Amino acid sequence: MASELPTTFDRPVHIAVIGGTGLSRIPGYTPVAALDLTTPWGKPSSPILILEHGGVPIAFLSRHGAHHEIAPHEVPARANIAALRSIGVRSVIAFSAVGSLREEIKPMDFVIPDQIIDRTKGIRPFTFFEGGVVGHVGFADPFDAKLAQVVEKCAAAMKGDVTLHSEGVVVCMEGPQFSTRAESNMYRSWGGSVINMSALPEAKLAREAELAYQMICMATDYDCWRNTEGEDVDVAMVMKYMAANSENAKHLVGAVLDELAKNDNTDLVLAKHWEGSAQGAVKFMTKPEGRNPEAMKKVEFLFPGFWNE
Ligand SMILES: CSC[C@H]1O[C@H](OP(=O)(O)O)[C@H](O)[C@@H]1O
Ligand SMILES: Nc1ncnc2[nH]cnc12
Repeated sequence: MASELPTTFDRPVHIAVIGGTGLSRIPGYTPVAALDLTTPWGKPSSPILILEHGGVPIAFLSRHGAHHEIAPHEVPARANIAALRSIGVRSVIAFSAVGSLREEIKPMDFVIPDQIIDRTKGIRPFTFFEGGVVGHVGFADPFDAKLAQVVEKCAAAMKGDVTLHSEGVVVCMEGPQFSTRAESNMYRSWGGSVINMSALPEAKLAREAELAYQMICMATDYDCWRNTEGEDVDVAMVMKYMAANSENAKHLVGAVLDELAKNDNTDLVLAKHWEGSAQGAVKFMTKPEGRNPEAMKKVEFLFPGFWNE
């Protein structure tokens, strides 16, 4: 379908939804354009679809590709975030299918995480600032508390016996294999609430790109810590719960987009509270004589006019 759509869109798009496993589209939304973009970090996972929600354009990007052909460690996260920023996106709602590490987080429940434990192995490119331009952004709170508040306010939009948990620690593992039972128990002892393979480096790159970024996790399994016959996570289990849950994802995202469209939230959507944070982190680190022009050009793609100000 993407190939029959216009490949340009003439208005800035400030809000993006990133869809993950089992959510390569949002049910009920018809794309009006499909943008095939290239960035200095390559092409994004899939064409960026533009959807309309109540007259507001929304970008939708399928993290694992249109047909789930990209493994978690292969997701071109830098291209994804840079491409979204280049079309005007400043706020990102990112969905993720997760394993639950807590009894009270039942499959089908949603979690708005506020912390991450990094268990990736350093094999994924994880920064925009390298190769002759150094930057260190703050990451103490890896998600956006203001966006999280908006999502929490929309809990009532969900149907059925599901809970929206308003906080949680997401353990981001490397994968693509699932965890061992010993690892699963260790993550529980560390205070992990849920586990996925996708929160990083996406959240780090969003912070470097000065975007407001909030992940919404949808529990699909209890990983393997419960040690119950037939209950260890597998792909069929994840897909079954995701199919059952995609309607709720649609209800929740619809309510969140309604809320973000309100005038009161204009500054939040434009991520004014993150504006300039990377500038401070980059500009004063590498002295002009040490900066690599190629690396500077890449930063310029993210932040046009960066070096002139
Ligand atoms: C198919 S289970 C593992 C897979 O599911 C999650 O994907 P996403 O976060 O994109 O929804 C998890 O992170 C793994 O990539
Ligand atoms: N148990 C699990 N571990 C890692 N990623 C997941 N995504 C969904 N369930 C998962």
